[in-house]
Amino acid sequence: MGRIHGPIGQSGARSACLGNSLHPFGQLRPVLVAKQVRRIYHKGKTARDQEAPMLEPTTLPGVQIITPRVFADNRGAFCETYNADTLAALGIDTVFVQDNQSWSHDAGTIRGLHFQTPPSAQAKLVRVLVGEIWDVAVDIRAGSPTYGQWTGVTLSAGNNRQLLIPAGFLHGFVTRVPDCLVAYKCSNVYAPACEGAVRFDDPDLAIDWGIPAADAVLSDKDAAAGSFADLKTPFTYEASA
Ligand SMILES: Cc1cn([C@H]2C[C@H](O)[C@@H](COP(=O)(O)OP(=O)(O)O[C@H]3O[C@@H](C)C(=O)[C@@H](O)[C@H]3O)O2)c(=O)[nH]c1=O
Repeated sequence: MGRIHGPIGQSGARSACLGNSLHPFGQLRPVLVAKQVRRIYHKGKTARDQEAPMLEPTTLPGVQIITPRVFADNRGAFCETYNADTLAALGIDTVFVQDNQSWSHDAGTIRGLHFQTPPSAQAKLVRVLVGEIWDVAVDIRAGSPTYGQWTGVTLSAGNNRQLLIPAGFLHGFVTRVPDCLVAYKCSNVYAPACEGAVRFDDPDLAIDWGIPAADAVLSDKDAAAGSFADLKTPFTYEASA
């Protein structure tokens, strides 16, 4: 697979970073991070003049965008990235039990499309701490009116958006810039025996990743993932009353 190297993804910077065992999540370039943060919280104004957390639908019912309220002041800004009561008030009562974080050094890195089978199926709440990703969910609930359909949302350190992906969906993302730090909560703990995957460039799914498939930076596992046609989904759609 080809690699895309941005100014930060060059091999010199990367090896310096990987050689530093105190910083396994890498060279996050304080100046660049500071620039991103300032863009969000410019002069005491938030990117959105928003009084309350916001919930937005996507083209896949159940997959939702959550944008927390941001409080900006002369020091910088504050926001609650997760509050169970706030989400419950928005109708989201998912219990999260594991927090994950991944760092991808190159733009064009694709992680996915992944899921865990029951009884370890996972809902996920995804956000970006540094950088920008195109976050993708695919409905794999048998009998769903949107079975096999995908939705994509830009999540960035700049837009504060979080994507809620229920169990019963594949999840994956592509990094749009070098050095992306992604954090997500999961409603079930990691269970390697329950891991499943579908290849990111499956022709039946036809997901627009914004890059040529040949340029994607993949794990060996994702490069060998099976087709959507061969997926025996363990999920069934249950229409809400
Ligand atoms: C997902 C996961 C991986 N690992 C280990 C296994 C492996 O040695 C190493 C890297 O794992 P992976 O290659 O699966 O990492 P990655 O490709 O980033 O997998 C993740 O992709 C995104 C899109 C998701 O939705 C996640 O649920 C997860 O599947 O980390 C854990 O210890 N706990 C975990 O929860």
